[in-house]
Amino acid sequence: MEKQIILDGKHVAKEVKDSLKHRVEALKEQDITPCLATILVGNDPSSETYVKMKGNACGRLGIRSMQIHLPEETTTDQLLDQIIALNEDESVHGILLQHPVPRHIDERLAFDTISIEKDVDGVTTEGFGQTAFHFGRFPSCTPAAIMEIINFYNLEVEGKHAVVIGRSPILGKPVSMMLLNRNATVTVCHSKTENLPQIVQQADVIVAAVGMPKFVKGDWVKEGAVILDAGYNKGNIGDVDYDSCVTKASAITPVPGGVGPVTISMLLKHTVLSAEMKS
Ligand SMILES: Nc1nc(=O)c2c([nH]1)NC[C@@H]1CN(c3ccc(C(=O)N[C@@H](CCC(=O)O)C(=O)O)cc3)C=[N+]21
Repeated sequence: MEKQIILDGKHVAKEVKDSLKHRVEALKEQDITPCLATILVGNDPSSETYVKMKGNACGRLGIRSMQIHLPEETTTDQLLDQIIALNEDESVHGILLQHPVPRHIDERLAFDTISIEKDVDGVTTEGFGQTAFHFGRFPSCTPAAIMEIINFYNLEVEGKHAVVIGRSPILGKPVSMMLLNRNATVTVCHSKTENLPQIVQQADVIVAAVGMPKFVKGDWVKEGAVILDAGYNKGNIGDVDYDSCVTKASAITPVPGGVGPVTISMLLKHTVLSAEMKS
């Protein structure tokens, strides 16, 4: 096989974060400290870890993080009140409601209560519409991370067949739109898709966003395909069976160290951008 690239998400994330440092400093000279508010509802240990990681990443860049932790039994109305208070708080530039919320909460309504100016995580219906129509400031962070990796490594997308596995509102669906906007031919697969392996075998670019550990197998992968693994299953296991896929791919993201770190850097970038819009 021709040379192969392991797509280094940690390196891409570092480049993004380094490019934000002087922008944060410039804001501080105007007495503006970019601020991200995170809301975590309930006590899912991996969600707690992710929120903590996001807070730490903010801290290292000089972005203020306001971490709000609500109990499992929080009602939809109580959550909406919290979001509304953050919408009205002038010192807050971005709001992230950690997904998933407990089942009794209307997550879509909660996401859509976040004001579009502060939707740095790209979860609102309006934000999705903007992304789909190829404008707007803040695409969802994991899809933005996938596109950032594609851009950083100059991976070819135009005219290529991209197969996205998964159609979730903040991952599979928006990344499909973003690939379409880059002139890929996009196939979106999901739990009802028939003959999935045969479809994936036709892909030049594979985006795995299923939420099932090691779901994509090496024998589904065309020789030379580019593989982007957006999976974050328990134990830091991706949606791609790396060992069987790595021998086929021309480029592949590992887990950990692939899409995940870039996702966080996109969140920081959007928060800084949101603060700049107010300066
Ligand atoms: N509203 C919302 N927005 C999100 O963007 C969002 C969310 N909810 N819910 C959960 C998923 C998951 N997610 C990850 C971010 C970083 C890593 C990451 O950096 N992982 C490291 C390893 C993690 C570790 O060291 O423990 C890596 O892949 O190298 C993973 C997963 C964002 N998500």
